[in-house]
Amino acid sequence: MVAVGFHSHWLNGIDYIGQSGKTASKGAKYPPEYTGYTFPLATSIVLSGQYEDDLDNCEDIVYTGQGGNNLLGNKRQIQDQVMLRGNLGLKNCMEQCVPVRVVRGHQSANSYVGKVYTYDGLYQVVNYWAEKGVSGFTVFKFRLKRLEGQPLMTTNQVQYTRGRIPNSISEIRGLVCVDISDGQEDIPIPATNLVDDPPVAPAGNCKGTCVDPKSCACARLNGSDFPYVHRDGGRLIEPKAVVFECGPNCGCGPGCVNRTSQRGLRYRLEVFRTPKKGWGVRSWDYIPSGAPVCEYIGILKKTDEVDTASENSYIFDIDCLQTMKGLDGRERRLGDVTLPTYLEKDDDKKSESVPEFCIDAGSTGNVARFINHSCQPNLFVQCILSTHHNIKLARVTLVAADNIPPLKELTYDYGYALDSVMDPDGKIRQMACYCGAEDCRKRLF
Ligand SMILES: C[S@@+](CC[C@H](N)C(=O)[O-])C[C@H]1O[C@@H](n2cnc3c(N)ncnc32)[C@H](O)[C@@H]1O
Repeated sequence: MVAVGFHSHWLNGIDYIGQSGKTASKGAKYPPEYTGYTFPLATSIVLSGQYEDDLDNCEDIVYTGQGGNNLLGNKRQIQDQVMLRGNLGLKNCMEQCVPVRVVRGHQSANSYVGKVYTYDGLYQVVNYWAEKGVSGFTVFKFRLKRLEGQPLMTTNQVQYTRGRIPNSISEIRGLVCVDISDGQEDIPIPATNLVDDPPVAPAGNCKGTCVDPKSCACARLNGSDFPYVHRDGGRLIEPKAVVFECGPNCGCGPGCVNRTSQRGLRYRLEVFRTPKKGWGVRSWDYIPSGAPVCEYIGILKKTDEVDTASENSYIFDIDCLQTMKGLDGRERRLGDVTLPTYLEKDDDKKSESVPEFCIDAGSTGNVARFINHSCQPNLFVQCILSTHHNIKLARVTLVAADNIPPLKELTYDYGYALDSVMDPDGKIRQMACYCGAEDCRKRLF
């Protein structure tokens, strides 16, 4: 600032012109525009946090006059200030309505002096007074107000133009993403954000663990929020038409909240024999509402290729699309989910009315295959997309619909419409329900 003539003192925060008590008169050494002004006149002040009593609210400043501090940089006053030089200059500016330039110092690790300075416009001194400062010495206070009609201040967040290209990733300031192409381009494309607080990454694949739904493309598909809360190891906030979780194309790790259903079993489950329903499943642990209990695992098959002649009671139809659209008597799930565009097309009504794929846990499966039906279930079926966005091939996870005490049988609603199951010869099959619920409809199908 000294070099460019913006502020001609190395140490003083107030720059001023003219000698004390002098008034410029025509023909004197002052330029004609100063005629009639009493000197000194302050020309600029630098706010650098040097004084312990400074207050700065950007548009309004309470600035401590100069003098009386120990110049050691520790901001301590050691004697009274006097109304001379810069202090008098500010007072004269107030009395003669002369605006003052304001320069602010900002801490900056990137500057070799540890600070950068910005010019923040013209301010008017509107008031001044003397008071005892924090250290007990008299200090002058000057209240300055930023003049109207000037460009908005942009230096709350100082932005730097660097004269050289960073040598390495670690030198890039405000780095929010090392490579937005996620390795798909030969040359990585880093993203930086020095504006937002906290800084967000551009939309795209997720990095680290997703903490901000705005910067997680998968969370945005869920209606711009994570479907889970962290509590109890991750709980689904509410049943959704479909949950979009982070997957293999995201850069986030297994700890990401938006991978809650992918963490495997968390409760000690037991397969136990029931009196009338064959095997059933219960938990030794308390399961909180919204906790994913287990995924329905088996062999993925086309529904029309399943052998209906064989008695296979471990087929799970992937009917997420039907549930989402409320087709075939299925109760439609609410939720502001962004449907993949192909689901909006209405040209494939037939394939929409019957689930195209199913999970066959008859020969290969996990504990989910032993979970029985109930007309008053304590689990619900949640469709989840993570590795792709084909709803017809969604993963199926069973989630706690309620707080489930230990040793209570785990059940979900199989969702059969009555008289919907037929033998290969077209005869309607029926199965009695022994769920024992108060409002049991007495038939599974
Ligand atoms: C997916 S399996 C469940 C595990 C089965 N209980 C077992 O022993 O392997 C579905 C079969 O369990 C039986 N089941 C499930 N829920 C039932 C219920 N509420 N009432 C009667 N039987 C039921 C039926 O035989 C049904 O076909």
